[in-house]
Amino acid sequence: MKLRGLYAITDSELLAGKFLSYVEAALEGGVTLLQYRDKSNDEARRLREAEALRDLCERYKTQLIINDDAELAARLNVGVHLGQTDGPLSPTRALLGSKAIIGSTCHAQIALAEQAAKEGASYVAFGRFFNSNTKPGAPSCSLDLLDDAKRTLHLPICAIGGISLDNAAPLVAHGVDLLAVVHGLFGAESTAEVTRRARAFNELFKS
Ligand SMILES: Cc1ncc(COP(=O)(O)OP(=O)(O)O)c(N)n1
Ligand SMILES: Cc1ncsc1CCOP(=O)(O)O
Ligand SMILES: [Mg+2]
Repeated sequence: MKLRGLYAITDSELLAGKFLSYVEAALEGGVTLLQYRDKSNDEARRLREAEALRDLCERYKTQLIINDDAELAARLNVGVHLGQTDGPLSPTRALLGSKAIIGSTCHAQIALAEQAAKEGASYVAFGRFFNSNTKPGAPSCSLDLLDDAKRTLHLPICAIGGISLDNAAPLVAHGVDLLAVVHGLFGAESTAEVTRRARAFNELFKS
């Protein structure tokens, strides 16, 4: 499966009261990967929501990725995204199997991406590229790094952090395969606008 296009990421606060309707609206517009990102410790709710997303993703033929939690990913038989402090990659690859999608946060460091590639990552994520409402403190990353990354790495490259329809085109022009977006997608006023934005993000990959 080609990892290219929109990578929608959920946010529990932003999506409170409209979680599934907004996610479905995004899937309607086209989503390559959907990440369930919930930083709470409410295990029961996390399981319930992740299961609901898995069912929705199956209907739309979208791949579900769980943020941080390889155990939950294994339980649901879906992919996982791991940051630098979320546990080691190689044992996670062994746990989830060779076909699972495993992503790795590499901030602004090619060396971290090379290491992740060696340990079996399916894609590497760089960012944040712009100011982020969701994670303002994430280390910043410049467009120049993408040119180095394209030269050096042979894995799909994901960009994250403050991405919107107004600033995403240069990222794609610099070779980004996946645009990971929270606020620029789910910050919309209506489900119709979420679908429109998802479609517009996908259009960026067609030119
Ligand atoms: C696609 C993607 N890229 C980066 C991150 C950030 O992961 P991490 O550094 O572990 O931070 P948290 O998201 O866990 O706060 C991500 N989740 N997804
Ligand atoms: C999880 C994460 N990691 C780096 S920036 C970020 C947040 C992305 O959210 P937004 O698209 O709203 O900036
Ligand atoms: Mg994490």
